[in-house]
Amino acid sequence: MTDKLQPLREQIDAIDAQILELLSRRGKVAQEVGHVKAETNAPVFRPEREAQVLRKVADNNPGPLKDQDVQTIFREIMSSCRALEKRVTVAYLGPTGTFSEQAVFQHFGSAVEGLPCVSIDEVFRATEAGTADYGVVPVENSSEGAINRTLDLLLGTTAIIGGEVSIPVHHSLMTRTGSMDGVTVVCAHSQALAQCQAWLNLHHPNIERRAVASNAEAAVLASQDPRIAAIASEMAGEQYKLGVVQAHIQDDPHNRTRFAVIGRQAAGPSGTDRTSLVLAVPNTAGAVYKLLAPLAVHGVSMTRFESRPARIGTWEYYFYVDVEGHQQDVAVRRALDELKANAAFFKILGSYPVGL
Ligand SMILES: O=C(O)C(=O)C[C@]1(C(=O)O)C=C[C@@H](O)C=C1
Repeated sequence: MTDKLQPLREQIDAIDAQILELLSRRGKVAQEVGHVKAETNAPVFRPEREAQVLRKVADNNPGPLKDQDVQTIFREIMSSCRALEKRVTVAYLGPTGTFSEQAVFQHFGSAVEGLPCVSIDEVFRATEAGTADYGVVPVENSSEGAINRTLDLLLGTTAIIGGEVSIPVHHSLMTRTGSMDGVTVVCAHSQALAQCQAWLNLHHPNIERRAVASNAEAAVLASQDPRIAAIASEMAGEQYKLGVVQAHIQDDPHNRTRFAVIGRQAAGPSGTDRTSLVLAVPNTAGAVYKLLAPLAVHGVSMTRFESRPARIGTWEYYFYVDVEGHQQDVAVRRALDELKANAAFFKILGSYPVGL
């Protein structure tokens, strides 16, 4: 076997040397880009450029590596090159080990500074104030729907949505010992408890369910008390040294959460973009229908429509609308101008590359 392996490994060594040489050259060019940007105080992170690079990599991928895998590699390459220009700080709903943290790495790669925050409100504050360059906040879950706190905060924030990232959300039931002996309480974030309710009803109908601030906090509690089980990601379980009682207990095996990336700079057009906005109309018959008509007129597709009761003031509902395209695209621009003219409230939350 060694006889056959040896020449193949020599080939791999020679290829690795070339990869390393190319990575080094790429890093040096990124440093030059960094100097050019520094002269004009331009932002280091360019989501539209990164999205284009990742799409091109998938389009040109000759195989045998999977598109998704080469994209992961290139995301890391860009993350490291970006860090040579500046290591960006990204706020997220902590503590470490949450799905929000996973979303941060999925979007920015691992060469970033994570800033765990105690609440979604805090993520917005850190981003607005500049304590963090960007924030990652959950927007919707495929089983449970909208994350209302995020929608409410988007209404009043000065931050702009500059990206989206969607990750699979798999929950595991975990304890210190890996067994349910002596366990009296299951702790998790309320969303996670809701996403696992059918499974819990079937397997542990009599154990108390307690909502806590995050799944990672549940993991911390379980690591300190053998009577507590946590529902959290296996990543959080590993971090807090928990044993898995049962993996993948979420009721929907395809459960996903979509996050928005917020920041202080707008993303430019990448070619495949989405625009998020919030609207309100006076409460009259057919008002919503009339309001949205310009989208159809200009051939702009709506990909999401969500309503939230207005908690203060004159209007009954705010409508959170996502449309295909960038606000700089002519058709989108025209449709939005007409929407704005007819709306009692109108705010563009941001245009950004469609997530991979
Ligand atoms: O093209 C740029 O503006 C770069 O800074 C280079 C680069 C890259 O490594 O490809 C790095 C960071 C940006 O977010 C986009 C791309």
